[in-house]
Amino acid sequence: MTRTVQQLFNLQGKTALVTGGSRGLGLQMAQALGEAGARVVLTSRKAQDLEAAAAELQAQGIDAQWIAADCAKEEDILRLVAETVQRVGPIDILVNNAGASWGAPAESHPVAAWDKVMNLNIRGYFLLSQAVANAGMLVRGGRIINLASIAGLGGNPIEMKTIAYNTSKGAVLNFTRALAAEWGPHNVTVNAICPGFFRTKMAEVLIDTMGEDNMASRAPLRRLGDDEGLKGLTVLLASDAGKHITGQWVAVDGGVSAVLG
Ligand SMILES: NC(=O)c1ccc[n+]([C@@H]2O[C@H](COP(=O)([O-])OP(=O)(O)OC[C@H]3O[C@@H](n4cnc5c(N)ncnc54)[C@H](O)[C@@H]3O)[C@@H](O)[C@H]2O)c1
Ligand SMILES: O=C(O)[C@H](O)[C@@H](O)[C@H](O)[C@H](O)CO
Repeated sequence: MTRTVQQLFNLQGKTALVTGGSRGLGLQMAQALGEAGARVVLTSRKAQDLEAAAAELQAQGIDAQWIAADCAKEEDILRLVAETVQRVGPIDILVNNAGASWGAPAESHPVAAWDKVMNLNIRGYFLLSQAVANAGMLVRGGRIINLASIAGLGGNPIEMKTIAYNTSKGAVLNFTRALAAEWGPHNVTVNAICPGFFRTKMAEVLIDTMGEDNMASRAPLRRLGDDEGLKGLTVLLASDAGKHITGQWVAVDGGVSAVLG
């Protein structure tokens, strides 16, 4: 008997680790995974923010825990993964989401800021994926979802100078394909989500500089992303409903990346 759609999307019994899960898109995705039945572990640097975010999910009946870690630091990543496995068991779903941006013209972009962005946005995704693979995912199978961006498909609007950010997000896209190729035989799927413009702490500078109506008008759907926008795709890619999808990039951007201007 084939499973029903409801069964395929069900994440009961699965454990998801969501980096940058204390707010913004990470929290939205953690909520979606939790609503589909997964146990979620949130991580970011600040314990206080994590505690509040986990409490918000717990109030909804979601099994949510948190562990503070800096996803730019290898020792923190190794501790985070070991502690997650020890506390809640093997990790079935990894959402690589913690990210940062920096605004400066390419010709004067500080190298320290370049390193900071690249360390978190791509080196961190690599180290986390590696740690989770070595903690059992290559044996049990699993799901990796990488937060890229439409900013990985081209430059940002020319008023916004974010060369390291755009470079890091481009790297996330091919990292996704290459890892999907390597780990497919282990029944691990690896996919990337390319969000468009969502009003979060990170994107508010861009949205306020460019003007919210202006940003919305760039999208064929004439709106920014909202706090439901990533939920469906996240659960699809994390569940058996998406078991045959790997190495793919999906833009959730109201159509921004479908038009040239
Ligand atoms: N908001 C958008 O419009 C948009 C668009 C495209 C892509 N994205 C991507 O989505 C992801 C989430 O961004 P967001 O918009 O929710 O931003 P946000 O600033 O609201 O959230 C970023 C999260 O990452 C965490 N974080 C930052 N540095 C960290 C570190 N060193 N270690 C651990 N955690 C750290 C923060 O605490 C927070 O939880 C990022 O990868 C971002 O590039 C966002
Ligand atoms: O589309 C995105 O990925 C985001 O909106 C980013 O572009 C950031 O908000 C920008 O880098 C601000 O510094």
